[in-house]
Amino acid sequence: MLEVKNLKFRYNGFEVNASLNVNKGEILTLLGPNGCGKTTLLRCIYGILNPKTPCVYLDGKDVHSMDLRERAKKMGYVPQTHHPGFPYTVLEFVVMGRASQISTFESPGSEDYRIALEALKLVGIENLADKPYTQISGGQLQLALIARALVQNPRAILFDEPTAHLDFKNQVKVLEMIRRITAEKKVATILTLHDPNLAGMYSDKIALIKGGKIHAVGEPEEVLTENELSQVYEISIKVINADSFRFVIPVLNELKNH
Ligand SMILES: Nc1ncnc2c1ncn2[C@@H]1O[C@H](COP(=O)(O)OP(=O)(O)OP(=O)(O)O)[C@@H](O)[C@H]1O
Repeated sequence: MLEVKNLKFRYNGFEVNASLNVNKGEILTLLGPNGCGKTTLLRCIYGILNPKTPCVYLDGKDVHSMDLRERAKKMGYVPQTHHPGFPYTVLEFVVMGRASQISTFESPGSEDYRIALEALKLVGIENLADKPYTQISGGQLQLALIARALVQNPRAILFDEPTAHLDFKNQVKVLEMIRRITAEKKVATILTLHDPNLAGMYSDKIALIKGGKIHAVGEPEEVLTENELSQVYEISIKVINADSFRFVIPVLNELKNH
């Protein structure tokens, strides 16, 4: 289990304050308006940003006290943006995710390349394996980043807006894939999303965030209510139940007056 206990982090004038937990095989989604602190929270959990006191535990072990190698073995992080530098091939880029699994002086071997190719197949871009990763689209890069996190074989993965840059079909494809990996590999998954409908479809739990704090947390049907969503997004919102889906839609008349 991944536990966040009383995490506190402060930028000038902005504070994140959160307690959360996610079990293995479960997806927890952080949902909330621009600037509410989702990325800051993910970065604090992974340790790119450092809260002052221990507050993130994986299977009871303080994540921030692990050395980089141990943390990379246990936890994957898929950032929102990545700026390619050297023109490695897509396959080489994904193989780099194996670094934590091989010894410092070793080069990746044929087994590492096999695992990387497998991950590329899983995300559906094996046809790009030999292409420089500086020459692929934003959406394809997103898929390569996900493949790179998968080859680490981590116990927990944090995805920052995994659907950014993706077309409608690929948004669903990637979320289906994340759901499958989470369930099959028993990973504790935290992701951030902007679309409450996708969050409702793919999350076991949702944390609604407002102003750096958890406004509500629970199963999608507990959290995706007109009342909670209207408070967090500060517009009127309608939730329509149809079959087993909940459709979250903004009330248009009110938007026209903004
Ligand atoms: N490096 C930084 N230095 C100071 N303040 C920052 C920094 N990065 C982010 N912030 C501030 O922290 C707050 C939270 O930002 P964060 O990026 O975590 O929000 P978010 O919910 O991920 O937003 P979005 O949905 O737009 O990606 C914002 O008010 C932002 O201006």
